[in-house]
Amino acid sequence: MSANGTDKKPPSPSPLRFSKFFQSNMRILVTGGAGFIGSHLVDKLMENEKNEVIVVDNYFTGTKDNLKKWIGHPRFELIRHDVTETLLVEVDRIYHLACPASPIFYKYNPVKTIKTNVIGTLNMLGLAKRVGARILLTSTSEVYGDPLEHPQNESYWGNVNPIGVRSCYDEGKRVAETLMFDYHRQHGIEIRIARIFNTYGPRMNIDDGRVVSNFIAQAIRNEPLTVQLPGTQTRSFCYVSDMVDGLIRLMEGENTGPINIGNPGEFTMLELAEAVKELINPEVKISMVENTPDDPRQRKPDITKAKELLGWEPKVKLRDGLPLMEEDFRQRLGSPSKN
Ligand SMILES: NC(=O)c1ccc[n+]([C@@H]2O[C@H](COP(=O)([O-])OP(=O)(O)OC[C@H]3O[C@@H](n4cnc5c(N)ncnc54)[C@H](O)[C@@H]3O)[C@@H](O)[C@H]2O)c1
Ligand SMILES: O=c1ccn([C@@H]2O[C@H](COP(=O)(O)OP(=O)(O)O[C@H]3OC[C@@H](O)[C@H](O)[C@H]3O)[C@@H](O)[C@H]2O)c(=O)[nH]1
Repeated sequence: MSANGTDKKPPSPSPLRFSKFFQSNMRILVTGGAGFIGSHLVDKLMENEKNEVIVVDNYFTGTKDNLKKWIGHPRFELIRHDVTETLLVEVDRIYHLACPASPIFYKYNPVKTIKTNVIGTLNMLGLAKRVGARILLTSTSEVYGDPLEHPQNESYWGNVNPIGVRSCYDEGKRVAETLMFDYHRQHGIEIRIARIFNTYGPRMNIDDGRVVSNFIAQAIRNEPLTVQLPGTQTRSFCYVSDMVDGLIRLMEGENTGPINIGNPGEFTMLELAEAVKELINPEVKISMVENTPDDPRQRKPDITKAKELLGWEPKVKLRDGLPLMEEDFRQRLGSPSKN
């Protein structure tokens, strides 16, 4: 009788492990990898020849176009899959990004947004447990809701409306964080939680609805920049290359988080509109429009933890990042470059 109480021998590792063909590559799953941040993360991970990357995405807000340079690459696989269904793949790392991020998309089918955050995260944690992978969740500054502390540090518990139109996303992410810590405490899963603050850059959906992509598309089309009232609400915008750098440092570091990853440079929406006007189209008009319910009035990360624990801080200032996004938007909008 064997130690596990049966006559059966425990399963032995695949013979490939001991063969001369074995490669000690890191196999990395990126859920939501066809989206904005996910596809930039994939680009960075693929630069390392020791990495194999598997993307799963249901293409709700992402597109294969974002990954076209990797399709057919021997270290890359793309799977159409919805994370609310179970998934079996042998991986060492899981970057769990799958979730619509723009308010217009996450409010479009709120029940599905909750399922993605709760069932999707449960499924990815189940996978991490089964294969012994380390898992990183891309949580959000929205867990702080309409914050009463400013700037927000990770010990702040937030001010979130549990029954509002944004709750499917912000409460969904809060439950996802809870699940991460419960799997960590109960099953010893290695977890990492990033609280991402507003991120912008090339490949954002043109009609994404988020403020930076809206203003840049409007400026290029010479349509009024729609500043939602009162215009004095603030956000802090992080360029996507800085974000990807922070996520990889968090994954490969020793701290579970949660850790804020964002750029502390804080702007009112009117200031953002003025910057886009100046940098992209000085002729464009600014128009004040109605806001949506529960819009947070202020948001700015305290990034002390990221600096100390990850040695990370953002490098790209807003005024340098906006022009980096313009050319990509001009190409996709078929609007000739200024140069
Ligand atoms: N961009 C930001 O400012 C920001 C801020 C905070 C947190 N985040 C988080 O970062 C992650 C990526 O955000 P993004 O800006 O790249 O958004 P995005 O919408 O461009 O990407 C999300 C991706 O997830 C996919 N997806 C959605 N639901 C899915 C499901 N059920 N199954 C499989 N795939 C699914 C989408 O098709 C898309 O490719 C999200 O988890 C988001 O909550 C983003
Ligand atoms: O056209 C617009 C769009 C938005 N806005 C304003 O710009 C601010 C930012 O709005 P966005 O829709 O870009 O993003 P929000 O900050 O509300 O939410 C974001 O927060 C962090 C992430 O989790 C998500 O990417 C997203 O939910 C809001 O105050 C909004 O009222 C405008 O003034 N004009």
